[in-house]
Amino acid sequence: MYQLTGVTKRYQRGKEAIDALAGVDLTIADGDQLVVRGPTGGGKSTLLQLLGGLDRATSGTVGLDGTDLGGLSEAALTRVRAATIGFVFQSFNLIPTLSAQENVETALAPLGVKATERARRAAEALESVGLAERLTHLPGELSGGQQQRVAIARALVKQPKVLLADEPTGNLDEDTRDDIVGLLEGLWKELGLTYVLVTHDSSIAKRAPRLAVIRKGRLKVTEREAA
Ligand SMILES: Nc1ncnc2c1ncn2[C@@H]1O[C@H](COP(=O)(O)OP(=O)(O)OP(=O)(O)O)[C@@H](O)[C@H]1O
Repeated sequence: MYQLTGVTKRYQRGKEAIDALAGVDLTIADGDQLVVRGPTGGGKSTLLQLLGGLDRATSGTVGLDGTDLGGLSEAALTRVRAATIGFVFQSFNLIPTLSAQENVETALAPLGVKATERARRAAEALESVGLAERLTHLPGELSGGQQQRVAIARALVKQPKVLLADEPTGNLDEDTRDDIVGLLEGLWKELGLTYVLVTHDSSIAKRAPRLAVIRKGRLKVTEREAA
C-alpha cells in the first residue's frame, strides 16, 4: 500500500523554484488501479518517479508498505525498485543491441536469478504478452506495439507488486493503443498488481475506477461509484 503524506517536490532553477508536487496526500491500496491525468507540466511524471523510488521528495513521506522510500539508502532503494516495482515508459526504453528475450532477462539479473532460470522466465513472460514467436528479435525488428509488449514483459518478469506506467501508449497508433491498454488492464487483474497509469487518453480516464487529476502540483482524486 502507498501512503503519501504532504509530499512536495521542489525543483530549483537558479533563483526560480518550481513545486512540481505541492503537498500531495494520497493512499493507494494493494491491488488498486489509479489513473493519473492532468495538463502538461502538472506533475504527473514527478509523482510516478517518487512512487517508483526513482527520485526523492523534498518534504513529506512516500510510504510503501510502511517504509518511507525517502528514508532509504540508495542501495536499499535500488533493491526495492528491482524486486517490487515494474516500470513501463512511453519510449519503451529497450536496449537496442539486445534481443527481446535478453531485454526481459535484464530485469532478473539484479535479483541474482541464475542464467537458465532467467532465460526460462523471460521466454514465459514474452509468451504471456503474445510474443512467443519473437524471442530473438532485436527491438529495431519489432513494431512499436511489440516493443511495448517486450517492455511490459520486462516490467512483470520479476513478479513485482507494483506496476507504474507513464504514458505507455503515447507513441502508438490508435488500434495498438487499445491493445496495449487492454493487455495492461488484463495483467493488472490477473496478477493483482497495484497499478498506476499516467495517461492523456480521455477514454481510459472515463472508465477509470479511480482518477487522480494533477494541476500545478496539486492532486485531486475522484472515486467512481461502483456500478
Ligand atoms: N529536473 C527538473 N528540473 C527542473 N524542473 C523540473 C524538472 N523536472 C520537472 N520539472 C518541472 O516540474 C513540473 C512538473 O513536471 P512533470 O514532468 O512532472 O509534468 P507532467 O505532468 O508529467 O507533464 P507532461 O504531461 O508534459 O509529461 C514542470 O513545471 C517541469 O518543468
